[in-house]
Amino acid sequence: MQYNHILIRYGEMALKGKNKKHFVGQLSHNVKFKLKKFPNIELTKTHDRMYVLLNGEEPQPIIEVLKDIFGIQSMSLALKVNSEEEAIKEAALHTLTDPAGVKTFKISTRRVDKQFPINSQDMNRVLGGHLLQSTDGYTVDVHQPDIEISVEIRKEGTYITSEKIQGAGGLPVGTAGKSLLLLSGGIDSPVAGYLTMKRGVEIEAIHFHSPPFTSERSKQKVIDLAKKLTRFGHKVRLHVVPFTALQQSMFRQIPQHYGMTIMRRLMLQISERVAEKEGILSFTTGESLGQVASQTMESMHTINQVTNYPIIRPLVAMDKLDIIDISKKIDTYDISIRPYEDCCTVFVPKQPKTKPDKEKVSGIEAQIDYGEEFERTIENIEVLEFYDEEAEEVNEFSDLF
Ligand SMILES: Nc1ncnc2c1ncn2[C@@H]1O[C@H](COP(=O)(O)OP(=O)(O)OP(=O)(O)O)[C@@H](O)[C@H]1O
Repeated sequence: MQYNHILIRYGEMALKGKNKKHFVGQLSHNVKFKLKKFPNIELTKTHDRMYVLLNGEEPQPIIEVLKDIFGIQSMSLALKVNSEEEAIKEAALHTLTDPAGVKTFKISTRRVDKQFPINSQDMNRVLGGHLLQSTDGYTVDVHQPDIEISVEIRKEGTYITSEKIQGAGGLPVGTAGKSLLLLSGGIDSPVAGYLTMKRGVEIEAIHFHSPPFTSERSKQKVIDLAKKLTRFGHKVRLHVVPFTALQQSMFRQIPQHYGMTIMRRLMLQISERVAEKEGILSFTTGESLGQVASQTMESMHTINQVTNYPIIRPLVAMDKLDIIDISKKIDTYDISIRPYEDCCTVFVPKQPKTKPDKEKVSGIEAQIDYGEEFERTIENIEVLEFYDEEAEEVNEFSDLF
């Protein structure tokens, strides 16, 4: 007997009342997209489970892909047999004798099909007795078993599973709108993007690039980070803003120590224009309280003032070491530590204001004349689009503006 299915459990989305149909639909869409490279499989869904019929495909590579899909709480290899007592007994025996090092077991039956003649409790006893009779050296332990054999009796068949494999948790990407991720080349913003996606949010990214002060390699770093994030979502579009001329114009016209604050405000103003055009309703940043001058409470307050868009800051209360752990787990750390400069660091003054006064900042900004540079910058935003790691890449200049 061989495992012929992977059973997928939804977890927290199961609680989402009326929206559930929408959540399950989106999850099924995301699973289908990610499993496209396994042509033989078939996918079916119910309100609380999804089943991948393997049709001869190796299960392990499929499980590895499923582990990255938000909305999946756990999964298990499953045997599907006819809902008949003898067939279920045989399959349960198979799951017990398969893994090494197992001495104790527990059977948990869930009789979804109430037409099935034996109730869940009795079925636990029937199956437990059968396994004890047919094997040597196993005992039942209902409190701390080495293996829990789950039996789900449904009309269309019975699924027997043993080991539970942990899924990514969270909510399916695409169920909670879209956010524009301010993506630098650093460690934090890709992690912020990942955590936002985990709450079901689709991500587009925006990066401010200042050639020749920031190199092609620093842009490549951001492209590589955006591509990494496609692992957790359908696709990621990256808006690359040619920021140099606008930054230079700004720095010529303001007191240096306000540069960091006003530059950040400018970044949000440009981001807002992109968000408006793309129908995006929020921003996400990798800011965390107190890490650097721009991230004091006063600074955040003053920078925030230029936009009414909500700013999602998933890292705001996290420790750096925890952020680094996540960046290693999602495979962005090695890219983020490549030693290339960011537009914010090449232009930033040595002693930025850590408590910028918002009235003063607005006053200085009112005096700046960018000429046509602001609109020109927006017109020249480059849009790159990435689908998963190995999928196609479209590279074009934005015709949105
Ligand atoms: N060049 C850039 N393009 C787009 N967003 C940026 C850029 N530089 C900074 N940001 C945004 O501002 C946030 C704060 O940046 P800052 O450099 O102050 O802090 P950080 O903790 O080093 O962040 P990171 O590790 O993400 O670079 C970043 O997390 C990112 O969201």
